[in-house]
Amino acid sequence: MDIITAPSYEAMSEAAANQIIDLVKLNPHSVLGLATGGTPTKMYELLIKDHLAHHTSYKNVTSFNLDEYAGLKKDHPNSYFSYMNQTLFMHLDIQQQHTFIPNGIAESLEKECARYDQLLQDMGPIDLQVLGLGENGHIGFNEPGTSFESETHIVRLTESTRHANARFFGSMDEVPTHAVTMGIKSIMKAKEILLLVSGKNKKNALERLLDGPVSEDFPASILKKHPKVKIIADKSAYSRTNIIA
Ligand SMILES: N[C@@H]1[C@@H](O)[C@H](O)[C@@H](COP(=O)(O)O)O[C@@H]1O
Repeated sequence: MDIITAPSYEAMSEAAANQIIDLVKLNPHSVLGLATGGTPTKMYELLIKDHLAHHTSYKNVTSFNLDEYAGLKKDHPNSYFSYMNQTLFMHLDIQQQHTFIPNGIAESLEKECARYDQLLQDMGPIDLQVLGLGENGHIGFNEPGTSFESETHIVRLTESTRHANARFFGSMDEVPTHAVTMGIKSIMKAKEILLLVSGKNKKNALERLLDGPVSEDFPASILKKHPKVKIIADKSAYSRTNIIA
């Protein structure tokens, strides 16, 4: 794993956006794995800015999102479907039929998981997977204890994850209890992984990732086994090195 520290959230986002832009320019048919949450929002803003200024095109790009809440309609303001459309897709020339997000309101979530795995198999592998880091080490919605062999599956969210995400909802009661997420095995199939870590509340998780053992108790630790992982952390999340992005 390579780790780069950026002096600020903005600099971290810029380094991440540049990596995506370079990849898409090099291979206009790239398959991107995308994350939601607070961490990548600035990176998405910078992709839009670049698209408007320099016309980087996404019309042949395919994207797969990591996860979706179970039970939220697509047009619910807190669904990851809404997040992705508003934060990124509607501002780019990406084709909607090339953007994939698990359907959290499928009649059978089990069948939805199988469908998503099939799509990943048919259109993958993902060239670059962007990840955020949960305070408890989750990646996607793979909570502690998830098998490293997992593919897309339904998860019961931990109270700590629901609590961390409650800031996007009116109250804790509104935060869904379950989600559909790409599994650890699916994430590890990506050719390259970019993990973004921002803010002091991620400091402990990042230290545990770097110093701790590879264990299903801490899902992100599996990234140590991936051949091509870059971590970009801002200064508040990590201050050990002074390599600047
Ligand atoms: N399911 C999402 C993840 O995909 C995200 O990477 C992580 C960190 O979120 P944030 O960036 O808001 O801290 O937790 C959320 O629960």
